[in-house]
Amino acid sequence: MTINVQDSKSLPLQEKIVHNNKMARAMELIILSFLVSMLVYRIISFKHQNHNFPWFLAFLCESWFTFIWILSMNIKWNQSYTITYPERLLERVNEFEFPAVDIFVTTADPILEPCIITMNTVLSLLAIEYPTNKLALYLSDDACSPHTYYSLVETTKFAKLWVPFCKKYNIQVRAPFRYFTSNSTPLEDDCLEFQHQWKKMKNLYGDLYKKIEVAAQRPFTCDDPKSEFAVFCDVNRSDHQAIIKVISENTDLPIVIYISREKNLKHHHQYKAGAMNVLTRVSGVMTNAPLMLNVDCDMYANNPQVFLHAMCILLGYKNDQDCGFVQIPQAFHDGLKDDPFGNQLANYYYITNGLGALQGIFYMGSNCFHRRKVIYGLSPNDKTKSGNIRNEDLHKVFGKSFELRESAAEILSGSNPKIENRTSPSTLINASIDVAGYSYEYGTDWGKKVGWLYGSTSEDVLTGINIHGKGWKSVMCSPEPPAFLGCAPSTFPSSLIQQKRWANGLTEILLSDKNPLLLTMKGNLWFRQALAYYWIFLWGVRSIPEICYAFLPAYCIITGTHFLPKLSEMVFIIPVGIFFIYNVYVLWELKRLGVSLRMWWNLQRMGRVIAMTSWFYGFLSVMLKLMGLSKSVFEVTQKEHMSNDGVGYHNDKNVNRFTFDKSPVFVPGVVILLVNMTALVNSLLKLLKVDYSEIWMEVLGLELGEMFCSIWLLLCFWEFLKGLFGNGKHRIPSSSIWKSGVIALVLVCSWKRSSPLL
Ligand SMILES: O=c1ccn([C@@H]2O[C@H](COP(=O)(O)OP(=O)(O)O[C@H]3O[C@H](CO)[C@@H](O)[C@H](O)[C@H]3O)[C@@H](O)[C@H]2O)c(=O)[nH]1
Ligand SMILES: [Mn+2]
Repeated sequence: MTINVQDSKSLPLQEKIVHNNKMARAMELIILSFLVSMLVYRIISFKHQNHNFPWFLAFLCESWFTFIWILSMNIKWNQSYTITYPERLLERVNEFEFPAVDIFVTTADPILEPCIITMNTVLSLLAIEYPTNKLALYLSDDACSPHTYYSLVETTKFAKLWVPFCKKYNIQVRAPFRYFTSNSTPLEDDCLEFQHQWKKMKNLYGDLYKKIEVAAQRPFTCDDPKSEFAVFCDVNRSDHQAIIKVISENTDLPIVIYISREKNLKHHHQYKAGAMNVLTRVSGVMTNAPLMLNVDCDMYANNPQVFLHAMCILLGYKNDQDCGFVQIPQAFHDGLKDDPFGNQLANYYYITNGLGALQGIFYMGSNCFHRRKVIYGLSPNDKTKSGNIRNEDLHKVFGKSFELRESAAEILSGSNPKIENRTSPSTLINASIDVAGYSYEYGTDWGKKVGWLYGSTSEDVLTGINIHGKGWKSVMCSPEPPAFLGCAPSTFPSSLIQQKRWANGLTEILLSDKNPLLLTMKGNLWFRQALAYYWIFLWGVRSIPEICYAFLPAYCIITGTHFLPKLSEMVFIIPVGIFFIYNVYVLWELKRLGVSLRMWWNLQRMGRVIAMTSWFYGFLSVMLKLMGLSKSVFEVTQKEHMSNDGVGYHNDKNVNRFTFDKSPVFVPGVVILLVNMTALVNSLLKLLKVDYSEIWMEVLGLELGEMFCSIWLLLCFWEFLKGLFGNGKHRIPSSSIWKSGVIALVLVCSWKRSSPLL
């Protein structure tokens, strides 16, 4: 598929820029040396400690933190990113040479993911700058909802006007709900024709919005057995036949296809990964583009040039090996100010640029261009597949469908299918329904070796590591303006649920056969990339030392022991140094991204809260699964609701405030809070008892370091403290408070009884 565009005289289509990273490295090394000194000190002084339990536990936790620090240094050590030149691409490559792209959008629930959001995603993609005849958009609906289908039909009608409008006036934001916000009214000096068209489009979008809203509020009725909606009559969303409908073909629009895969109660549908595999197969049968882009329903294309940018990378390397997939980062629109819930991922900037200098960015589940041959399991050095591929082999890997095997053979042999010779999708409905069946994958490699891999609720990272394991590299492409915008979970509970799902999925991969070290030894995963994968796979496990460490200060205060050196000892400088330099380092990192002080604080405290609540539950649920006590589920997060006119979102003044629900995920947070509060009360009482004639000696002998840690934790869990006394949804449910209270009481009492001082 590679087109020879790298003419020796011509300028490159993409360039890798390397950052100078000396200052950050110096700070990281200083922190590392402090961490190591602390460990050495703990070893040397272990004999002299009367209370060796907290001392030993602290040593274990700090060894772990040092290990994690080394993992993160490994990722960030070199920093680089790739820039792209779409103008050069347009000069050099003819439109008809551009490869075809199949676009996949997934949605799973019209209530949690309101149709109008999904439809804006669809519209922004249909209006992308790229030869229309090379594009096909497939919407996978896991809810099998007639409303979604209806919305897609209406949206396609609207798109027939919307797309030419965007292209004619070179509109920048092509998701109408963002375009028609109040501050985008045409200027007086815009030409009259444009002003007129603008008003017309705005009204038409308003109509579309109303139709979708009204339909969503009315229950679906099965009056007319002949209507195109009749197939949705009495369907059970978890048990129904496959529904595939070609909504548009042979027009100025990309092909638009609706898919609801077959489901059966006895068969595990594998959540998003299952949906992606059906999309891959159906598109293989229908259009078989060599490239595939997948976008979650809560993202939209914000930069109409994004396909051209991606092509600079996909066509710009001499070897396909240098780019197995192109990941476009996700940015967030209308992100809450200062990121109160710590879910806008600003702090991952240096991680992603660090990966850019290794084997490449992780696959992050959305906004990613994949080569179909890579998803079909090809390795970079698999030249042998060209020529004759044995039919039995194809059968074993891809399943029984003749059409799919034919199309897969075409992809694997590297021949670039001609779109002029393509059969029209509507004649291939039966073949497609066949590959969308729940039993199609039995006895094939789908989900095991080809397609999106099963076995983790973070199917994206799992699929990505498998690709890197074969030796492919990946590239992150971040054009300006940001190419894809989405919404981060907008409430505290939903962002904890998202983190829990990630930690759960990442721990699952850690225990699977896609273990990074194995892939380095047996496959082609780079060693440093493997370490980078450990950094992310250990999220769930990290909750354990975090929680132990958070209990240590309280334990010491309550039992009158120490885990930190006393203020009177010189070595006290080490923990103080770590605390101080680390915080300065993070603040400095974030400042360079233009982040406010307030946001630094939010990120740092949410870092602790997420690790001790969501990650802990993610880890716990994998352990329960191992014992056969539970199953992993993919909990879809609630997407925001649109305001009344379908433009922008509801403006709730209280969005920044923390809310709570009955989920057990809050319990560890409350326990940590209560235990530390008890400890602080304890130490206040001690302070009152100090003999003030010998004040300094006494105070210095107290657990000042431990007290400071306790206060710091109290500040990190401040929102939980407010949640104890809040009202309505701002209050932690009494049942959770009671449970946490009992756990905290049991802990404190048992510590008191075991106290060495009694
Ligand atoms: O059974 C399912 C469940 C989910 N989805 C879709 O998966 C996408 C992601 O779901 P969402 O609730 O938005 O989860 P996020 O936490 O926002 O998703 C992130 O994390 C997921 C892995 O946990 C990745 O798959 C996503 O791409 C990544 O954006 C959405 O389009 C859903 O419609 C399905 O199609 N079928
Ligand atoms: Mn999402």
